Amino acid sequence: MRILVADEFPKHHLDSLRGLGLSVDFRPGLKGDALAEAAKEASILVVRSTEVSAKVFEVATGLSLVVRAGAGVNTIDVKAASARGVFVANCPGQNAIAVAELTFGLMLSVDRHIPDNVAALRQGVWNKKRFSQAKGLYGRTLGIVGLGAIGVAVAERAQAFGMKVVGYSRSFTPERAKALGIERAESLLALARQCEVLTVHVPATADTKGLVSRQVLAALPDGATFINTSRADVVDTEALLEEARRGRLFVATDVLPDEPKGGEATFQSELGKLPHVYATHHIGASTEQAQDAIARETVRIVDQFLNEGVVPNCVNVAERTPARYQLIVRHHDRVGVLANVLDAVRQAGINAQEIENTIFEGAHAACCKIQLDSRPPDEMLERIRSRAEEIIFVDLVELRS
Ligand SMILES: NC(=O)c1ccc[n+]([C@@H]2O[C@H](COP(=O)([O-])OP(=O)(O)OC[C@H]3O[C@@H](n4cnc5c(N)ncnc54)[C@H](O)[C@@H]3O)[C@@H](O)[C@H]2O)c1
Ligand SMILES: O=C(O)CC[C@@H](O)C(=O)O
Repeated sequence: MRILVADEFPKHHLDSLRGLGLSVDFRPGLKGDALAEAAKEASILVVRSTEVSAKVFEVATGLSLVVRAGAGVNTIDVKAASARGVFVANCPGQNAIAVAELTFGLMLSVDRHIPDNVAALRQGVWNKKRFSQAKGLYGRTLGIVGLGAIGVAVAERAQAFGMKVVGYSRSFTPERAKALGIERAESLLALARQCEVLTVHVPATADTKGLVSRQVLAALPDGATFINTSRADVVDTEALLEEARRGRLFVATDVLPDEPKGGEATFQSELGKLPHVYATHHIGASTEQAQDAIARETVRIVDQFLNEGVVPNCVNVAERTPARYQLIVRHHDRVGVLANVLDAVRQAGINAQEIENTIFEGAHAACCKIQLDSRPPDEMLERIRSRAEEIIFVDLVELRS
């Protein structure tokens, strides 16, 4: 079986993939049509930020699994993968510490103007007067949007810095806030109004597009810092550009609109050039530690897929199928028994959704659970029961809606 690794990946973990018996096609930098073409030969595809478009799923019909060697899956056309029955998995949490560390690097850089400080000295300028204007982080209020793996890692570090931490996140309960030792804001606007630094850690989804809106940015106090290490899309980019141009806010961002997907490119960023903006090259996950953890998780996913038939961290399996009923058939473990059961289901004109067949010790008997999208007629159940030499017991349960 062939695996295509289309981005940088630590060498010794490529060896681990080979150790699983895979033929490894390591081609970092593949993009667009070339990626689709190369994927035709592969059963498994591993990518970092490389875009996996619908075209890849259209032409690479042998593809069974795409692993996003990272957290955000917005670079993969997950809908197209689902339409073709291709599993998509990611590596959640594995690069959270690296992103939290960069968030603090950016926060300290803004407070102490470290990049400008360094640049001035490189140009032969000594300006202790200008660069002595810092507020310090201790006792300041940090607002965190999105309390998942990264948001929590940022909160822990902020507490060590003696900051007051307030969070806003989906399904963020008072109990969870208490357990984390932070305050909970009722709304994003309420959060923005009270914080001197606002940092965002949500995924790019239809729900989060423009979540940090013009109104939210306007609610930040004058001189506040806004940090984005998640995705450019989660912020109203026009409003952010306007605020940064006016110099009312200081912006630190690791993600930029239309940023290049690969390693090296010519790229002009309007936002990145402004004096009140420190922008980095989407390097949040780029530490050896994080890449090692991500690669290890990728190998684990591939291993489980190959050897146990399960896909850890799968992001595109239906949470709920249209199934309304479950047919339970305990049967003798013999050739053709399941085919006969499924034939009865087919004759009843019913669509089988998920099927699970469990074999009992000794391999004499098995229990098959078949989820059905509508209630089968009694005759169908009778038809299955009537094969007494094959069937032990048949039952039908209605699934909770
Ligand atoms: N800069 C980088 O290199 C880098 C690296 C890793 C991750 N990221 C980005 O950071 C994102 C977050 O990563 P994570 O590992 O913390 O993910 P996560 O899934 O652990 O956490 C995301 C959090 O956002 C919350 N959330 C989702 N939708 C929301 C909404 N509409 N309103 C409020 N809260 C919402 C979720 O409840 C969850 O708590 C990733 O999806 C990715 O886009 C960037
Ligand atoms: O792989 C990278 O460099 C970026 C990954 C990051 O954006 C993620 O979502 O995990």
